Amino acid sequence: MGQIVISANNLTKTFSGKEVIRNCTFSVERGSIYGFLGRNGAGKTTVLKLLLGLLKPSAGTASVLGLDSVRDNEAILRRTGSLIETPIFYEHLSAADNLRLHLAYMGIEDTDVEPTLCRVGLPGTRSQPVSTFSLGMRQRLAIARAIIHRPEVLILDEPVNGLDPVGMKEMRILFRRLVQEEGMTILMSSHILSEIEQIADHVGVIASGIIAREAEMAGLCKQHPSDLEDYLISLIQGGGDHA
Ligand SMILES: Nc1ncnc2c1ncn2[C@@H]1O[C@H](COP(=O)(O)OP(=O)(O)OP(=O)(O)O)[C@@H](O)[C@H]1O
Repeated sequence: MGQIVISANNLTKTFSGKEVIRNCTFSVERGSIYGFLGRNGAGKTTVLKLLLGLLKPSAGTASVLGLDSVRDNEAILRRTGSLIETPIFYEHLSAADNLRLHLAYMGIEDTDVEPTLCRVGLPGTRSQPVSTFSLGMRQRLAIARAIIHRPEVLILDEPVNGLDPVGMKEMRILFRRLVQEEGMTILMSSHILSEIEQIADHVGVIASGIIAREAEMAGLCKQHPSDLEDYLISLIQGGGDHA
């Protein structure tokens, strides 16, 4: 097993007395893509927020790059790129200015934002304000913001939301490159089975706040050559592990 860079240990989160995350334990190896799969409301966003230290666990611990998610959350936010829920931008500013402001906030100077805008398929938007962007353009900009400071880890909540099939494929290729050429580690959530099947090295299925199954994608494909989709659907519906 490779070096673990993200780990959740018996993470539990309760909102107003209701346990929405229960004893979640999983880990992500350096240089891999981990797909976090679950239905709407399963608890994906909550787990990602707990990892980033944006929420405090009711029990259990989490760490990213060896840093504790509660104690060291500022350091984690500096060394990771993230996209959680609907991205918020300075609407009256251009894509480039939004990225420049983000870099300034991160204390990074002298970075040309154009190459990153090209990488996410947003070249030539010049002074166009973000308020005029389509949903797909906003998502591309959010991905640009997550990667522009060259983080070691990316934590992405539904990163292909709002993208058309061309955009989804382009981002899949980009994510693979970031892993293979820049050694990034990616944890991404999705409720889209095919997206996770196509991109993830490992998959973790979450159902009603519980990790129902963790597996290597290649192994799962071998075990379920003709019924992988049905198998994953049974898991995300809370059907338990009957591989
Ligand atoms: N701040 C909060 N207060 C109360 N309940 C919350 C809060 N945040 C999340 N929840 C509840 O926790 C559960 C998990 O929500 P979460 O957003 O993590 O799911 P998800 O898997 O990311 O869903 P989706 O795919 O729809 O984004 C849901 O029942 C949700 O209503």
